[in-house]
Amino acid sequence: MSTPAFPSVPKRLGLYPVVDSVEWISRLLEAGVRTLQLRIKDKRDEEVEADIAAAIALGKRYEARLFINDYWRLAIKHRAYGVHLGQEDLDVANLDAIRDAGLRLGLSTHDNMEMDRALEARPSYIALGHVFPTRTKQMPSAPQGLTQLAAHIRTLGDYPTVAIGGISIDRVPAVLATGVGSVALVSAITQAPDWQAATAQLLELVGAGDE
Ligand SMILES: Cc1ncc(COP(=O)(O)OP(=O)(O)O)c(N)n1
Ligand SMILES: Cc1ncsc1CCOP(=O)(O)O
Ligand SMILES: [Mg+2]
Repeated sequence: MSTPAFPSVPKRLGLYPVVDSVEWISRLLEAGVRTLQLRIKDKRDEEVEADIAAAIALGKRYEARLFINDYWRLAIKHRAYGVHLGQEDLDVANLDAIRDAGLRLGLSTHDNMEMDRALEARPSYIALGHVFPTRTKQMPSAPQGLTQLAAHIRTLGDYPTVAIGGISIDRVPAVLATGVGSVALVSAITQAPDWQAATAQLLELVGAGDE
């Protein structure tokens, strides 16, 4: 029998900030963001559970698409909209449990091989990165660049896609020109001199995603 698919998401998830606190989640929801991710790294479940639960509750209040990075058990427990996982997580996470609980799944990919592996899981979206050099996360591979990104988007056809890595406001138009459905970013918002102005500009450029 073939692998069942994860629940679908809109093809265009729009602007997709990835942030590390409930405070950021709250600010961005209030600013009109409708797709976002809580990405807290390397803590024990007990240390992050309260924040994850609070972020999920906020996401529901705003009817937003909140993905929880890494902590898939807590995401299931608190009924998140979705989970984002990396390739290494595929070896250990219980994808059946995530799917059976009705959560959406986003998977990271960096090349053709990882895309093939990710597609086997039939996730809700495929993330492609890193597009440009980034200071936010140490990457073992080279940036894929716009040409490679565009080729991957073409291969994926109608699959919902997300681009991530080193995407500044100036680079957004070129990233969107590849046909990608969503632009994920960290520092372009969290390190901006004026995050509200940056978020407003990004929402104008990328949109908040389809319903
Ligand atoms: C939208 C999106 N794309 C890629 C990533 C990276 O996820 P992962 O490979 O699991 O690495 P960490 O974020 O856990 O360091 C992401 N978080 N979001
Ligand atoms: C989490 C993650 N995964 C691939 S690149 C990246 C960091 C993106 O951060 P920035 O938008 O600041 O380059
Ligand atoms: Mg991860």
